[in-house]
Amino acid sequence: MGIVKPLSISGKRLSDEAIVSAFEQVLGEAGRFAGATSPNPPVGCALLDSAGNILAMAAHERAGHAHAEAAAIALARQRGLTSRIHTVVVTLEPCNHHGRTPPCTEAILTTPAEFLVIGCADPNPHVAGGGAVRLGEAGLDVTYLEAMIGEPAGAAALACRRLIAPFAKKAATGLPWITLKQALDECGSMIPPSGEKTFTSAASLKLAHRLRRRADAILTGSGTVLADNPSFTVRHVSDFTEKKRSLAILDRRGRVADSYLSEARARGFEPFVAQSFSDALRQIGAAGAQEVLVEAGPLLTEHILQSGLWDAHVVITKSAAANDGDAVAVRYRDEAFDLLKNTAWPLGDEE
Ligand SMILES: NC(=O)C1=CN([C@@H]2O[C@H](COP(=O)(O)OP(=O)(O)OC[C@H]3O[C@@H](n4cnc5c(N)ncnc54)[C@H](OP(=O)(O)O)[C@@H]3O)[C@@H](O)[C@H]2O)C=CC1
Ligand SMILES: Nc1c(N[C@@H]2O[C@H](COP(=O)(O)O)[C@@H](O)[C@H]2O)[nH]c(=O)[nH]c1=O
Ligand SMILES: [Zn+2]
Repeated sequence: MGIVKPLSISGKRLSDEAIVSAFEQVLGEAGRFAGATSPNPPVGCALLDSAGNILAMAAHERAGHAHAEAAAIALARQRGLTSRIHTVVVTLEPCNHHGRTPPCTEAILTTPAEFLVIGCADPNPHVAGGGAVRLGEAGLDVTYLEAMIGEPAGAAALACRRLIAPFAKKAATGLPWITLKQALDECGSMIPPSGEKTFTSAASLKLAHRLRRRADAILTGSGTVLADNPSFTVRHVSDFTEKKRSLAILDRRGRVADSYLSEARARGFEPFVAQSFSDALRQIGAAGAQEVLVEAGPLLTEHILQSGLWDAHVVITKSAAANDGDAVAVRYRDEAFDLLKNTAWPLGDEE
């Protein structure tokens, strides 16, 4: 990816600290909508003045709604601050094509912005490179965050890539991002006490439901359905309105009753039975999903871990001491993302 030489810049670049701090805020804003924007990626944008103050900040909230750049520019306009826009900070390269909305490159060119800092290039093969080159040719000073020196800029660049990892995987392979969640008791068992479906703490259940919220599909096995009659709904945190998820059930022996499927439909799911994990993934991907949450019992969980076809593995272990919190461990297939596990677990912490 090239950095394009600006034609005529009159102002001075902001400090790296101001840029990274804007990225940290904008990543938080965009992360709130991870799971709501499918089939689009979550994106955040901030508009800064020449002193590094954020004039306006916005995220892409849903496919068909304004892109982050257009939304931030509209906000600055509403506040009467457009003339002070000096630097545009955006987690993903601005689009340069007419999709459901007009190109963000053109919206940026209606502002006096002289500098653009991009969190990561657009992995969509149809638009890659287009937005950065267009804005560079139009005279903006265009920088990629990963070209900036220093650990904080590197961490922010990685967080921008992590934010769109499900979108990038889907664009590259047609398959959704797979998060495998596993709850273990004090003895390392996944099996709940008799009469119960879950055994982890209230905080861990919130985490589990945040994982559900961002997923476009839930995948489970017949053993879990028969044992638990699970609802798989988002209840411990608020859900995105109008979001409909697929529910894939691996059930080669056909043990799951039709009544479970119709009850799942009544809860808002699009349920289906699959014969293999790869068939289920293909069907989920074809339905447009970017992210799948696996909530299965030990048999299927082990099969998926062995297959290597997972992207993030979340293990929640119940504490032996009554008042201690559960331990949460997250590992990624892409080891680079592991660096983020304690700093930017991209779930948002809102209820
Ligand atoms: N602690 C936790 O995080 C969770 C715990 N659980 C608990 O797990 C228990 C159920 O365990 P389990 O029976 O293992 O449940 P699973 O959800 O793993 O379902 C297993 C069934 O999935 C089907 N399946 C289809 N393809 C595969 C494959 N490639 N590999 C393995 N299975 C496949 C099999 O049925 P078939 O041969 O007919 O295809 C198999 O019997 C319950 O007690 C439940 O409460 C459940 C979910 C999460
Ligand atoms: N046992 C266990 C989990 N198990 C998963 O949650 C399902 C029940 O979901 P629901 O019917 O919506 O409450 C259950 O069938 C299994 O898939 N999850 C957790 O966060 N912690 C836990 O301790
Ligand atoms: Zn755009």
